[in-house]
Amino acid sequence: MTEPAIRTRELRKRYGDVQALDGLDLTVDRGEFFGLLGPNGAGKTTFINTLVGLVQGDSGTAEVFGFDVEADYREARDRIGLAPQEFNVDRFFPIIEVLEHKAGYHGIGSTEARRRAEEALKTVGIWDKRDTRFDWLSGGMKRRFVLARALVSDPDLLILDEPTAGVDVQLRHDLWNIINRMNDEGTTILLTTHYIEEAERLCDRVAIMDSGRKVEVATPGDLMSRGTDTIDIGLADPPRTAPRLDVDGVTEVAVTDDGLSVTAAGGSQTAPELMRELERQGHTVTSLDIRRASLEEVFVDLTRDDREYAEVSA
Ligand SMILES: Nc1ncnc2c1ncn2[C@@H]1O[C@H](COP(=O)(O)OP(=O)(O)OP(=O)(O)O)[C@@H](O)[C@H]1O
Repeated sequence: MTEPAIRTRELRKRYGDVQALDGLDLTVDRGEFFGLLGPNGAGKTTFINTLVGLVQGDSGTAEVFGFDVEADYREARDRIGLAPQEFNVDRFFPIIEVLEHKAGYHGIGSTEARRRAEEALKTVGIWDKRDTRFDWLSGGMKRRFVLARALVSDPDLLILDEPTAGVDVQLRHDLWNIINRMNDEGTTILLTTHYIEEAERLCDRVAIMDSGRKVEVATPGDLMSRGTDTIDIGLADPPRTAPRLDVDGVTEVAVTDDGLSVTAAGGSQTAPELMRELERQGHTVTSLDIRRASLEEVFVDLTRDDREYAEVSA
């Protein structure tokens, strides 16, 4: 089978006045670590809920490894492990039993379910809490448990809806390591996050969503190269007014205490030409520092227009 892990076509979902999904076309390849970014209300959770059958789209199609999420619900659902944003865990049983039930729900026999439950708890580092009820776990352990529950069915597609929201730095790194290991072993990952750094570090590609639509899909590096970089240039004898710099990509030149601050698209390509131009004009360059656009800046740029429109029209 060569179908992608996820493929949606023209997926739409409306809640009253809100078009939560507005013709979403998205393909996630097998084995990818794919990030889904978007401001609050962009439709990320609605999209995920459509994939796992919690929400029925109004029109369009969604497939998981070639299985239609509605017509082939069972086949599609059994391939997905979901760690949702909200905890919806059975609170009355020891957590190891909750995992065994979950494996059983996916058609796994009791001996194998026990083995999987043990393995999942060890993987996320809460084996010693196996006989504890969910309510008695700390906030961080709850996050670990929700990941264990997603892993217990040994999914081909792991969906993580803001897995590190509100956790401390140590746990965030632990969770990243676990997820990365799953991905190295071949599991496709779909991750939503508001921590742009998380997407930058982990994801092969990211989709930026806004108002139920895909705004962009690219590698984090590609997206960052579309932003404007800042080049701080030290000059031996800083000028009082900004010189005219006729160099491709330069959008702004400002005078600083030590020299100039130049804003340019593709800073690292622009810098050599910029230095030549300054030296041609008689300046001596003493230092040069390029600050690349962050994914966060590009994200804000790509989603800002709609925000402003939404605010004006609200
Ligand atoms: N069950 C529902 N009933 C009514 N409106 C809903 C429902 N679920 C989602 N919405 C609306 O659909 C839109 C998309 O919501 P969704 O939760 O998918 O966004 P999101 O991108 O996951 O946001 P966040 O980053 O805040 O989690 C929002 O305007 C939301 O209020």
